[in-house]
Amino acid sequence: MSHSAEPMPMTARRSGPLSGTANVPGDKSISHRALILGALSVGETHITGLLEGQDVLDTAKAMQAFGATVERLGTGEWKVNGVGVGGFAEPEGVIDCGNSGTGVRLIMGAMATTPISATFTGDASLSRRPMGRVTDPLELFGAEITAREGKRLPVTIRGAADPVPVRYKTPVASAQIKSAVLLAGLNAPGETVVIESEPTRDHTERMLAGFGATITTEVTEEGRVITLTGRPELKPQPVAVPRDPSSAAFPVAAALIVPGSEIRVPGVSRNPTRDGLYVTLLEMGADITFENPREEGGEPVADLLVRHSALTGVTVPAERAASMIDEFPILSVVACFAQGATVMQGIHELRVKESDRIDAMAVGLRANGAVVDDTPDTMTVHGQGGLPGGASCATHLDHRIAMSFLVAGLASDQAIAVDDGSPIATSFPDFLPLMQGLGAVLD
Ligand SMILES: O=C(O)C1=C[C@@H](OP(=O)(O)O)[C@@H](O)[C@H](O)C1
Ligand SMILES: C=C(OP(=O)(O)O)C(=O)O
Repeated sequence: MSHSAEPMPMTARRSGPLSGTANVPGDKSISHRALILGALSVGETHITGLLEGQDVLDTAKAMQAFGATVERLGTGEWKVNGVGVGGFAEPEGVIDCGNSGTGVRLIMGAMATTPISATFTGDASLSRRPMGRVTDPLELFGAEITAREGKRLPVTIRGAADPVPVRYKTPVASAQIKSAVLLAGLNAPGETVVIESEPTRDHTERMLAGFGATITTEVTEEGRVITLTGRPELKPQPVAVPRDPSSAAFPVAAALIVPGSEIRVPGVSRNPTRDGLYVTLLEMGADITFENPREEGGEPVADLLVRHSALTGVTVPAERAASMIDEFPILSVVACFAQGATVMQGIHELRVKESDRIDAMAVGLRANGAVVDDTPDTMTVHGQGGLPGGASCATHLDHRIAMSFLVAGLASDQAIAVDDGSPIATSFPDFLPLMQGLGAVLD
């Protein structure tokens, strides 16, 4: 669904100590993949803990449009009756992926080797984002693709009738490119190979293996070489979606910067390919304990205990960027409350997310009294152990920008407002009540 809601201004004010338990929603990346692999399996996939954010709901609708039966059984509990690899039907209407880069790029991959046509659109934010990074490799399989100028949405794909397998080295570290190629490879004969020089989130590989595909990952001099054998019969699996470390980042950051806070965030995924923010926060001196480590639904998870902390700025090396790619906006907020410079390196990909996240954060933080430098590929926040606040920030249809500034306002001297909090519903629909439940002064 394209973003059509009225802008929703929101304001965060300096709050007393945060306390209690933050039950953050299910992981967005895993939720998309559970629906897509469920739709490509023969039989019924049962999903619990699914994120019911707009991005994922748009993927559920798309899977129905391609012929799968998708049904909501209760909160976070869904079942998908799939059509099998190569079984997608041609959708009647346009596939509107709303705000979701993951949704549109993975679904394009999943249909590109089936002889059907589909047209993809999205909201104003998604329509600005580059799609050539996915359509280029999909053409190598034999798909015919037309796009708007600059390889932007709308994109129309005529899937390959006679697909050939592909060996593809991703030009940027991107799990969405990797996943699109692997999903296309499912319906190509022989072996499809993706090579990535930097490791990115590996949920697609884990879940494909769980659904019975033959997939291997080898670490070589070139990087990670992932090999998928095409045309498997995917077998439905129960999927228990762990809680999203990218969503957990917001209450965790709030507890770290609001004096006197102590909160718990149970059942958060600790997949090493998603763990960069937590590694960084510990280096900064954050008081975070990872309790009860265990495995749930094929992913490592733990319960987080987080206390307000005195923090010091650090340098985040470029090679860590992929493992915390969505967490730089909230890290830049935490960095304002640390002493000294936090330098974020190798983060050019932030410029092509839902917004230019380097620019959105630098502009909004400066308006609120922070000292921030940015280059095409880096951002440096000169932490002063606090933030004056007092300004309103533009969110540019970007959920993570909205939540980051609202968290900042819970600990800044003056209130911080955002022009539009409605995009938060794409990934964290219960953000407002959850944060209010911890004691955040937010409306
Ligand atoms: O594969 C995924 O689920 C995602 C991959 C990342 O994007 P890129 O692949 O563009 O880095 C990330 O930013 C996005 O939120 C989710
Ligand atoms: C970049 C993000 O998502 P997507 O690419 O799926 O729009 C995100 O959730 O921060």
